[in-house]
Parts: sequence; structure tokens; C-alpha cells
Amino acid sequence: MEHTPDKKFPLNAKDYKLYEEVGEGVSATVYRALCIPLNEIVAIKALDLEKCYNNLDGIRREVQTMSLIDHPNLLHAHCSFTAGHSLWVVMPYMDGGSCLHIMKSAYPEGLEEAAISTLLREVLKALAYLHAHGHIHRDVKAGNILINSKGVVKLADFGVSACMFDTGDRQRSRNTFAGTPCWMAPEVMQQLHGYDFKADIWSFGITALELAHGHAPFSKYPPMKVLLMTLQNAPPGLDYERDKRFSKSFKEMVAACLVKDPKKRPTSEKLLKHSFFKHARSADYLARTLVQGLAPLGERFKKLKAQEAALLVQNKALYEDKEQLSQQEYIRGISAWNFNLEDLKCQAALIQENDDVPNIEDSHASIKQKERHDGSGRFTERMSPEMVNHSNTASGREDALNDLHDLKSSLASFPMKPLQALKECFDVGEDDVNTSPSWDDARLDSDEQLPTKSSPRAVHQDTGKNDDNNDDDFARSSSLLRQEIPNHKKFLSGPLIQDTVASAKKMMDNGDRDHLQPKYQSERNYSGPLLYRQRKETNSLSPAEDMSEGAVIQRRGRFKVTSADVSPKGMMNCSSGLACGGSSSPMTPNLAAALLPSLQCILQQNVMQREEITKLIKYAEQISGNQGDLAEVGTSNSLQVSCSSMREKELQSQFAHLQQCVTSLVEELQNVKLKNAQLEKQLNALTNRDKRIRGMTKA
Ligand SMILES: Nc1ncnc2c1ncn2[C@@H]1O[C@H](COP(=O)(O)OP(=O)(O)OP(=O)(O)O)[C@@H](O)[C@H]1O
Repeated sequence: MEHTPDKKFPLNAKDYKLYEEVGEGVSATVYRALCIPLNEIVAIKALDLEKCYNNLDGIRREVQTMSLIDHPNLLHAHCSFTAGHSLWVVMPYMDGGSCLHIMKSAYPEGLEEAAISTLLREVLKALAYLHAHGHIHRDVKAGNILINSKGVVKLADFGVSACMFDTGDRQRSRNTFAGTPCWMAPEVMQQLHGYDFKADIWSFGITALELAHGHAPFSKYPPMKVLLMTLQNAPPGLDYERDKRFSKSFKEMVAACLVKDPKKRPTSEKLLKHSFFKHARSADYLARTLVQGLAPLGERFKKLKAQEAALLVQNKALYEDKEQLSQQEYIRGISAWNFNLEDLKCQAALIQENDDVPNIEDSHASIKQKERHDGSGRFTERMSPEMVNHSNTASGREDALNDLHDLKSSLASFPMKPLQALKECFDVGEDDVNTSPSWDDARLDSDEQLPTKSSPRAVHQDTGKNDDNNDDDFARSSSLLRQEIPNHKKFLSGPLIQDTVASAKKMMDNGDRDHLQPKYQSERNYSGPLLYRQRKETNSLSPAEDMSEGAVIQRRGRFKVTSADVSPKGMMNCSSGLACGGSSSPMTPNLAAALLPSLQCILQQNVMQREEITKLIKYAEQISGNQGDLAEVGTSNSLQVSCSSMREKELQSQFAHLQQCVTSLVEELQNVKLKNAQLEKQLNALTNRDKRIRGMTKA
């Protein structure tokens, strides 16, 4: 249904009849509905305002953008109004659903090139319009490309879009993370100089790969790893064996978009002229090839949702762990994956190339899978055949060692350290950072804590298999550790070196492009985002579990930070890597590499503590006016930051000295004033006496 400005859509809920649910987003549910007075089928996105309390500004912006845009390839809002606790956004109904929906239902291995070209041309037109009007979409991905049965394509979801003409806070929002990690441009992750509409061109390139493969690159990895891989690896491309079916112009178009330097990426206008889009066909072609023959959207949605719920239950049984559940939510490629800062910190401490993340995506029928069972019957791990083949290459600990050396240097050469980058994204509740963490619990034996390549025992203790064993071990090892290591240790467990080795080898085997980048090459991705946002309810987390995660204290863009994330306890967990691996054992290169992020984390924590102490000193000074003593107290309390405290102390005493000077100057001034007044008095008296004498003389 095209945008019809003359039509007046009613602003009252009773004028609409809601039918079935056809989509779910971060805090919204989308329904097919009937606009009764106009007798027109529409889609209604119902945003729960209570859930979105922290992001009302974002919602207002989304609705505003949707109402103002006027382009055939952008999803326009007919109108919006509040209905109870919800905000209803009425928009054209796109009965084909999103491209992600369609791929999941019918094309799990990706679409044909002609369809991709046609879809992407329409998306590019939408981007050209947005960019020309100063907007950055910031969430371009297959899940946000909607299509209807006539083959009309519309880019949707302006939930995180930004205007380049914004100032103040809004402008600052362009220096924060926004979007979904796999699709996020490196400059958005780095947050060094902000970013512009070229970030959309990167996401567009990633979307092209998503449409070609059925999933985005790195989609099976945890967020932190996606971040690191995007920053470290050469950009992904269409270079693998399976990509032989694609034309040179398609490959070139993707390569043009996925250049790390945003300045070198083409503008959307320029990209529209790329020869790849000469393959684009008509809307009718899309309707025939993609939408016709599919079950009604509501039915597809219901079916996929049921599949997902079943998988969720299965996965929950496998991994009784919120971390995993949240991970799954992320894996599904939704914009608002439940983000946990501590998870990220811990993942940062476990950076390995080939962490085999259990992926519910892999268990979809679309991808042939292999069910695996360990001897104890504890769990089933699924792997795609591709992964099985690649994991056979797992060998060579030296490679792993080299990888870790390189990883270390690679981390060191980051323009901005990942954790620092993340830190910039969040507001931290003041209450949560002013207590020093207790380190006692963290003093654990390093060997026990940190399975490394040098501890094969850790790899095989559960499986009882040897190094030569193939994918079974490869797949199982990390999962077993995740499952069996007690909670307080879990942050130090993780993927084992075999995984890393496998990855390094795997990479080498993966097509031309891989040879250009021998280290930290992205590996093929075997899984992709799923369809639905995982609702809290389907998470089936008990209130107690929820509480343990901590109340949400801040929501920034699409990220959520809980108080647990920033609590001293969280800090302690995060820091325990240092405590266990620090002075008690010699630091091997891989241990050093694994510890580096933890060290960054501790540094960050210290900076926060220091800020708090400084604030307290200032506050105490104001109250008591006794700078010297309190500076002493403050300084002695902050022994951890002794150097900077010395400087602070020095400054404090200089300040006190200056204040004394000022006081004596004031006193001096007052004395002078007093003298001045006395002199004035004497002068007046003399003047009066003089007058009197003159009067008497005259008389
Ligand atoms: N107009 C529409 N017609 C049909 N389906 C729609 C329409 N709008 C949205 N949907 C479906 O609902 C899903 C969620 O909508 P939307 O993306 O707007 O929500 P969101 O909260 O911004 O989600 P997210 O940011 O997680 O992708 C979409 O992925 C799409 O499948």
C-alpha cells in the first residue's frame, strides 16, 4: 500500500480491528489490522510505553521520522496515537514480511543474485533519499527490509536512526553504539571521530552478504567477538567456494561497501550506478520469486515463533545460564539484543578466534545438522556440515601461540581499546562504582581458572578423547566448560586452544581473500540471525533470576546495562582473571593476551574509583573548609592510585597556600581601608577646623 497523503487515518484505537501478530521488535509487537472507516488493511506497531520508558526520545524520533519521510522505498507511518499504555503506529501492511522472514521460511542458504540485486537497489534508493535529507538509518539489515505481495520493497525501523543536523545530545548520540553488532561499521564501534552516513553503506554491504548467505558474517559469535573481529579482521566478502555462483560485479559491489575507511566507501548515490544494479529486475519479479507461494505472514510468524520457543526450551535445558540465553537473543540478529556489560568484559577476556558458540540458528531445519552426544548423555551439540569439515583442520599449537601473540599486538594497536569503547557507551550509576571490590574471592589457582592451550587436561577431562579427535571435541569442549565450571569460575573458562588452532587453519582454507590476510581472518559463518526478539517471558527466567541480573539502570540506544553489570561484584568477577593469573604464575603469551582485556577492565575500574574519591574530597572540602586534612584522608584512602594522588595532594597544598595568600591579602586590604577611613576622618576634621578658623578671621 503506497503512501497516500490525502487519506485521513483515524487517531482512535476503536477505529481499528487488530488481527494476528506478524512481527516483534525490541519493545513492540506488530499486528495486521483493519482500519475500519477506510476499510484498509494496515500494520500496527504497538510500542509498550512502559517498557520503553527509558527510550521515549528514541520512540518519538522514530515516529517523527516515519511520519515525515516520503519515499516509496521507506516505510511511512500513516499516523500514530496512544492507546492505553501503548503507542500505536499505523503503517502500510507489508504482507511478505521482512527479507529475514522470507529467508528463514524459504531460502535459508540465501537468495539468488537477481533477487538480491533487485532488493538492494530499492534499499539503496531509500538510503540515497535518507542521506540526502541528512539522516543515517543505522540499522540496515535484512530484518528491516520489508516486502509486499506486489514486490514493493521498503526499508523499515527508524528506531535508532539519527539526523546529521542534530546538535547537543542528539549529536552526541552519533558517538555511541547504535544498531546491531554484525551489521555495525568499524567506525561506529571505535567511536573515535563519530561517524556519518557511510556507516549505512557498511551495513548495506553486510546486508548484501546476509542476503547472499542467509545470515550475516560473524553472526554466530558473541557481541564482543563480533566487535573485535570487525575491527581486526579484513572485511568479509564474497570470496568463498560457495560464492562462486555470484558475479564479479556483485563481489566488487560488496567489496566497495566493506572498506574499513569510511571515506573510501561510495555514497549511496554513487553506488546506485554500480554495474551490479544493472541486474536488478522489476517488483513483479520479486513478487513472483520471493513472495508468491509463501504462507500468509501471520502463519509463518507463528510457525517460526513456535520453532524458536521449542529451541529455546531445548537450549535452556542445555545451558542453564542466562548468559547463553542472552547470547541466543543476540544471535538472532535483533537490534535490541539483551546486552550485558559483564558478559562483554568476560568475553573480552576470552578472546579466541574460534569460540564455538552454540547457536540455535544452526538447529533450524534449513541447515543440515549433526546431532552430537557426549558419553555422559549430558548434552547435544549441533554443528553444520561446513563446520564439521573445517574443524577437521584443527591442529598445530604453534599456530595458536602465534595467533595469540598477534592478538596481543593487535589489541595493543587498537585505535581505542574495545572496553574503553564500550565504556563510552554507558552511563554508570554512581552508587554502583563507589565501593572498592573485594579481591579475596578472586584469588584462585590460575591453572584451574584459565584453561589454555597448555592445559590439554582441561580439554579432555570430560571427553576422554585425544587431540586428534575431530569436531566432536572441537564442538563440545567449549560448551562443556560453559556448562560445568562453577559460576564464579565461568568467566575464566571458555573456548580452548584447539578451537583457536582450528580457526587459524580454517581461515587459510577459505578462498582467495583469506590468503591476503593470514591472521584473524573471519571464518565462514554457519548460522544466522533468527526471526524473533526473544521476549522476557519466553526466556522463562524466574523473577529471582531477573533480580540477580540487576535492575536496568540505563538504556542507551539498543543496549541495556543492568546494575549487576556495573556493581562491585561484577567488577570483582571481571577482575578475577588478573588475580588468579597475576603474580602467582609466570605469564605466558597467551595468558597475557587473555589478561589484557581484564587489565583494561581493572584500569577502567580504577579510573572510576579515582573519580569518586576526588568527588568525595571536593565535597568534604566544601563542607568543612579544611582542605589540608581532608586531602590527607582522601590521599591515604586512594593508595591504589598513589601517583595521581601525590599530584592531587600537591595541587591541594598549592591551593591551600593560595587561599592563605588571598586571606592575608584581604586582611591587608581591610587594614588599608581602615587606615584610609581614619585618614579621611582626620582630613575632614582638619577641613572643618580650617573652615572655622577662616570664619573667625573674617568676623
Ligand atoms: N509494516 C509492516 N508490515 C509487516 N510486518 C512488519 C511491518 N512492520 C514491522 N513488521 C515486522 O515486525 C518486525 C518488528 O518490527 P520493527 O523492526 O519495526 O520493530 P523493532 O522493535 O524496531 O525491531 P528490531 O529493532 O528488533 O528489528 C519486523 O522485523 C517485521 O518482521
